[in-house]
Amino acid sequence: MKITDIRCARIGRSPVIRVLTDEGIDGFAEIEHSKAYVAHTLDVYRPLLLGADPTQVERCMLRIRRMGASKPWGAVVSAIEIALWDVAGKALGVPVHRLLGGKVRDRIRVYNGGVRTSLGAHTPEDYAASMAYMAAAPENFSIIKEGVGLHGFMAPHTPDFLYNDLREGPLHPNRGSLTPSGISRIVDAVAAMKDTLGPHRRLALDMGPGWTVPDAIRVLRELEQFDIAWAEDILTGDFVPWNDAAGYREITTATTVPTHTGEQLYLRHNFRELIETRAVRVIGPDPGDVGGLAELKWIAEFADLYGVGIAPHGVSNGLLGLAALIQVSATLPDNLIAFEYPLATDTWWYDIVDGLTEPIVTDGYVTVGDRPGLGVEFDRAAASAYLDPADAGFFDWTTAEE
Ligand SMILES: O=C([O-])C(=O)C[C@H](O)[C@@H](O)C(=O)[O-]
Repeated sequence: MKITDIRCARIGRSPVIRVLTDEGIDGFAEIEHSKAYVAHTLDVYRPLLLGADPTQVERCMLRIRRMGASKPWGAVVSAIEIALWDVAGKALGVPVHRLLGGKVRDRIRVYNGGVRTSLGAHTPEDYAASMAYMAAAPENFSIIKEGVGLHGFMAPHTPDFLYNDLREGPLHPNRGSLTPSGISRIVDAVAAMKDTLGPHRRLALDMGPGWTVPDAIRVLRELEQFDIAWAEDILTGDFVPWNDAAGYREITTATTVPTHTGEQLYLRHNFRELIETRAVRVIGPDPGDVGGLAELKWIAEFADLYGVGIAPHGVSNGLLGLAALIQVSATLPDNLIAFEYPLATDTWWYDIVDGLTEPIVTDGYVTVGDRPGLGVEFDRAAASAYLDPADAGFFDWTTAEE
């Protein structure tokens, strides 16, 4: 089998990669809707893969893996890897989890990062109301994540939050030392959320990036009473293209609140110090940014050797991203906690993708299916209606070779 073309199209807001082959089999993967601009880099990778055998996934990746980088510049390489697994699974008539070593679980716990409502003025009461909304969601999530501190918009809604003046956008623009009023707002919001959630659901906190180590230690010690699932991306994370392993380790050893990072990291090499020094208790690679499914699995196995947990990121990965997370998470070792449940960008996405269960989440778990490839297929006629007009021929079979 040979790759005859690799294309990218916008379906609604989400960029979708399609790998075409000479045997009438194609594979798909989705890129975070919030970074659609990276799709323009596809031309860097495409010529390197034309003519290659897509079922030899690693051999293909050896040609392009070196040309990715920290979030968001690993996204196209990662999406190509995922689409290659989709082709390989369909060609062999097996689900991708079989190719990654086989599933070790039939259902996977997911955590909520995407089912949300407005936080209004970001008062503790608003955080509590938002938590009540998420806890009432039909998915019945057992772990719910909320942004506090320098993640999201708590800072601009709280007078005198940082000693520095606040900067505006793009996402997560601020860093520096917290004032006493900033610290109180965080602790009060967490107390209000935990009060609403009760003892049986756990609260995970997305907190940064941008904190100082002493502030993190002080605040996490105050939060120990609330049984926090993890404190994420405190120092670095999101779109910060490096990782402060030594800083995380100082925090990790000073508190019982589990620390968590890694969604922005590309490749196993960038997890090495974090894992070998046990700098965080939990890592959160995103298959759509880390280099794909095999890369994530390798990192999970390595983390397991060191007693480090894994809770993969994925909130903006869309339904194909959800399918990819199910395939890889089915095969991960027992250090898996849960993966972040991706929602479709627009509700019509649920009508153009076949193969997901209905409902998708039951009692906080998704089910691992056995359909070939990623286990999902486009209803191509229905999906074509949502193609960007510039990408009208996306589902056609004309190829680069013709
Ligand atoms: O952990 C998360 O869900 C996030 O940090 C959400 C953010 O929107 C993140 O995906 C980002 O900044 O791209």
